Amino acid sequence: MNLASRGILLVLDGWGHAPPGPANALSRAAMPDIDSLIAERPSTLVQASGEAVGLLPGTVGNSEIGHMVIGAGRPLPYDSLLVQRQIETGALADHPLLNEVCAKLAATGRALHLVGLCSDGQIHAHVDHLRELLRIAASSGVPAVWIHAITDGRDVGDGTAAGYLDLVEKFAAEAGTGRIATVIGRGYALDKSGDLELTGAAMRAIADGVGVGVARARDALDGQRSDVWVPPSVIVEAEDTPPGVVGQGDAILFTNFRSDRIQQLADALVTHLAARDVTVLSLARYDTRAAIPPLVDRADASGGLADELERHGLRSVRIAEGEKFEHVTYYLNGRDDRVRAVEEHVRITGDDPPDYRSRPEMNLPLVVDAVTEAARRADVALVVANLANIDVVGHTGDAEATVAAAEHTDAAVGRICAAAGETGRWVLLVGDHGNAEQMTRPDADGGLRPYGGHTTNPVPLVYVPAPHGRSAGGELKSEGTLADVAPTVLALLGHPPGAAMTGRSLL
Ligand SMILES: O=C(O)[C@@H](CO)OP(=O)(O)O
Ligand SMILES: [Mn+2]
Ligand SMILES: [Mn+2]
Repeated sequence: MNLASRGILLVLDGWGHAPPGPANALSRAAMPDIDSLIAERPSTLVQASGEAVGLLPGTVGNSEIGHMVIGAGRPLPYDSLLVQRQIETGALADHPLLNEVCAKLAATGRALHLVGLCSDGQIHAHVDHLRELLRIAASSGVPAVWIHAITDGRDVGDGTAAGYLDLVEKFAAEAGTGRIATVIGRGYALDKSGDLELTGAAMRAIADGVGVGVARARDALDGQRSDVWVPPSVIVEAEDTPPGVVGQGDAILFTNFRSDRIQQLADALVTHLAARDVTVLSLARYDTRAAIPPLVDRADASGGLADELERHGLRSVRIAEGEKFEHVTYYLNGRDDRVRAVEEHVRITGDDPPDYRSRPEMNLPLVVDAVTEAARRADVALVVANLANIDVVGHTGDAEATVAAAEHTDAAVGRICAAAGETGRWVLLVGDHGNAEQMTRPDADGGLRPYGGHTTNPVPLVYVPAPHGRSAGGELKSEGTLADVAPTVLALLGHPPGAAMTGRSLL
C-alpha cells in the first residue's frame, strides 16, 4: 500500500456546529489547532441527526447511531424508528409474543412491570412508547401494571423529571391502568461502568421494593441534587410492604430501545429473579448476557467499513476511553462483537473521576499516546479513535468545564496531526452528533437553562491530507451526512465504497 494512503479517523464525540455565541462552548474555547485546520484544510459540515442517519425527523443524534452510520456508510433505521413504525402500523399491539404474555398475566392474575427511562429525549427511550404499552396492557386485560420510572435529566434538561412523572401518571389514567411503583435516577439504573452497587440499588427497588420510601412519585424528587441522581425510591401507600414488587409469575418489559445503558440492570434483574418465574421482555434487542426476547428487532448493519477493511486485508486499530470504547469497536462494526484478525481494539483505562467536571481532560493524554503509537506502525492502515471529552463533559451541562474539555481536545488534535505528519498519514476529523456547541435551552418561562444534551446540529468533517499524499481540491463536497464518512475513508485508502454503502466519498 502506498504509504501516503494510510490514515487516522478521529471522531470528536459531541462536536457539533452552531454559530458562535455565549451558549456555544466550542466557540468560547480557545481552539487554535482546530481553527487553523478548518481555515486551511478542506472541510465541510455533514448531517448527523434525524432522517439523514436513520432517526425520526428532527431527532437529535447519538453516539450509537452516529458510530453505526459512520461505519455502515449508509443510514440505518434505528431501533427508535423501528419501534415507532410498529406502533403506527399497529404491529406492536398485534405482537404475538406481547399478546401471549399479556394473555397469560390476565389468566393468572399476575402483574406487568414496565421499566424504562421516562422522558422524550429519544436517545435511550421515549415516554410515548410507554404510553402505547400501557394502552396495549389495558386492552389485553392485564390486571395490574407497575411502572418503574427512571428519571432522566441528561437527554432532556435537568429539573424536568417531575413533569415527566406527571405525564406518565396522565398516560396511566388515560389508559385506565398503570401505577408508578418506583422512581430511580438514571445515574443508578443506567450505570454502564460496571458499578454493581449503583445497579444493585436500582435492582432492589424494582424487584424487592427496597429503597427510600415515599408516599407519591413526585416526592422522590424532593431535595435531590439532580434528576440523574434521584436515589432509588419506592412508593409506599400504606404501612405495609410496597405494592409494586416483582412477584412470582409476573412479567417485566424493559421500555428503553437503546441497550447500552440498561443492559447492566437487565442482567442483574434476570439473575436476581431467577427463582421467581418471571417472564422478561425488552422493547428492542439488548446486548445482555441473558437472552431477552425483543419485541422489535434490529436492522441489519453488515457490509460496512469493518467488512471492507477485512476484505482488502487492511489492519485497523481502534482506540477510545471506556465511555466510548464500544462505539469505535462494536457500533462502528455494525453491532458485531467479533474482533476480526485485521483489527486491534485498545480500551484506554485510567482513573475515572465520579464527576467529569473536576477533570475535563479525562484520560486524553493516554488516548493520544495510543494513537501516536499506532500511527507509527507500518502495518496499520487505519487508526480509528474517539476523543470523548467534548461530549462526556458537555453532558454535565457545565459550560466552563466543557470549554476546558474542548481546549484539551484541541491540543490533542494538534498532537495527533503532528504525529500524522511525521508518519505520512492523512487525518479525517468528524463529530458523531452535536452537544457542546449548544449548552443552554429555553425554559417554559422564556429564560434559558443549562442544557447538557445532544443537538440536531450538523457536525464538522475536516480532511488533513498526508504530507505527500492525495489532496482534495479546496473543499469537501457539501450536503453530506455521516453515511459519507466510510466511503471517504475507503477512497483515501484507495478503494471504492462497499456494495452495501449508499454514501459517497466527499473528496
Ligand atoms: O451517555 C449516553 O448514554 C448518551 C446520552 O444519554 O450519550 P451518547 O449517545 O453520546 O452515548
Ligand atoms: Mn457521541
Ligand atoms: Mn453523549
